[in-house]
Amino acid sequence: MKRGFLNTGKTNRIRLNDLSQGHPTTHRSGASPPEHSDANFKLSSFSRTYSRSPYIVSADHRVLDTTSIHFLFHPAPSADLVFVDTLPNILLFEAFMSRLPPLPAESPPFIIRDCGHKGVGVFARHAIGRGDLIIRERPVYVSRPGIVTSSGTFYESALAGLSVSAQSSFMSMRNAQPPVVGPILGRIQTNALAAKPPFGSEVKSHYPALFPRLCRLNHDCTPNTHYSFSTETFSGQLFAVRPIQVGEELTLGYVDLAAPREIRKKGLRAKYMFECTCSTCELPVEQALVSDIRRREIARYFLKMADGKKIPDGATLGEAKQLIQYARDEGLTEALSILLVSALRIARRDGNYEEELKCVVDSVSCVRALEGNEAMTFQAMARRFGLTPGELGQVLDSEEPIDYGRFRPLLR
Ligand SMILES: C[S@@+](CC[C@H](N)C(=O)[O-])C[C@H]1O[C@@H](n2cnc3c(N)ncnc32)[C@H](O)[C@@H]1O
Repeated sequence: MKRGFLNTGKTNRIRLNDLSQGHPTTHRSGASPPEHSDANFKLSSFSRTYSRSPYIVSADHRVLDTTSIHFLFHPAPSADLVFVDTLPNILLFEAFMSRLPPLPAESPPFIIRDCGHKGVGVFARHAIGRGDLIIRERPVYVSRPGIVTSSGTFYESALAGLSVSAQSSFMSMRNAQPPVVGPILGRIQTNALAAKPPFGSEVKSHYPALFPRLCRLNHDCTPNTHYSFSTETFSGQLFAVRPIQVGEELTLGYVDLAAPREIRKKGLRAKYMFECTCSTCELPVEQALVSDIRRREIARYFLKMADGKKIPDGATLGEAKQLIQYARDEGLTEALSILLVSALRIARRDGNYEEELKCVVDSVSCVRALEGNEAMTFQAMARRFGLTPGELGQVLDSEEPIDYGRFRPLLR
């Protein structure tokens, strides 16, 4: 899952830039957040309380139409989440959030600790199995994509209605951006992961979202975890894509991992201000060249799959299988999953039943690594064979070669 979604949209750019022209005489005393008098951030003089329960504030009372930006602090009065969007979306979101039960308490299998030049990082407290759910967490900050403003007061208002602990949780996140970006936007740019809005919003791209713990994962070009966003629970979730040993650092991929090393490094330098020294980037020259060739070939295939094409023009099963091997060699689980689906379609097209069956089984196994035992296709397969998801996981993760024949009924 790629980070950083702030420069993708065009909406609200001009209107929000207006917000930097503050004007104290327009302040209304009712605009201060309830029960947060000791909060660090204050609402801007242009902000107005739209409603107290739910607690909604307009970012700029001078521009009030369906496209003007509002902040929803959820739940009222002591909010641990702020949602930044237009009023119609805010109202839909509030209705959705109010129906969601709280997430069950989890004792996470990791600790967050200092790890030198990277800042803090996340480390396994005990061994974690492939496909295990490591954490499920609600965001503290979610905003409509495309909001770009240099206004510090806009961002201060966006945090002002959060509880003091949520504000300090936000502010304890790393800011790797130059000082000119500002303390809040700097944290958003350094930490944003992708969230999907939980309703039929007209916005199609992902919403930037910040999570107090998920945002502590450092980058690796061959990451051992996968982040995804669950619309159903409105939470970010992290799964182990391979077994993780106690003490090992949990890592995520911040950039396109199918890109060659120099492109990945350039992207990380530009967006996240660090020099990647992960084990893939530090490979000896010859091995690094091999790695680059494999990733480039995968990227080339993905390019041909643009516009949702599962089978690129002229693709052969041999080519797809070669790339599947490259993805395995490179430890790229998300890419592997996409390639397996493409290969199974090619095998079906060619009437190659045996290969189709292998690809279906491998693809379901891969989906489980990315999305855990709750993945719908994995659950369906377990049901089909009268197994629990745990039992099916054991069959697929066993050291023994998979007996594909046993899954033959899948294709009938
Ligand atoms: C989302 S934060 C990750 C958590 C962060 N280390 C912290 O202390 O909160 C992203 C920032 O962490 C640092 N970082 C992440 N991965 C890194 C890596 N592989 N090497 C060096 N710094 C890294 C960079 O400063 C990056 O901008």
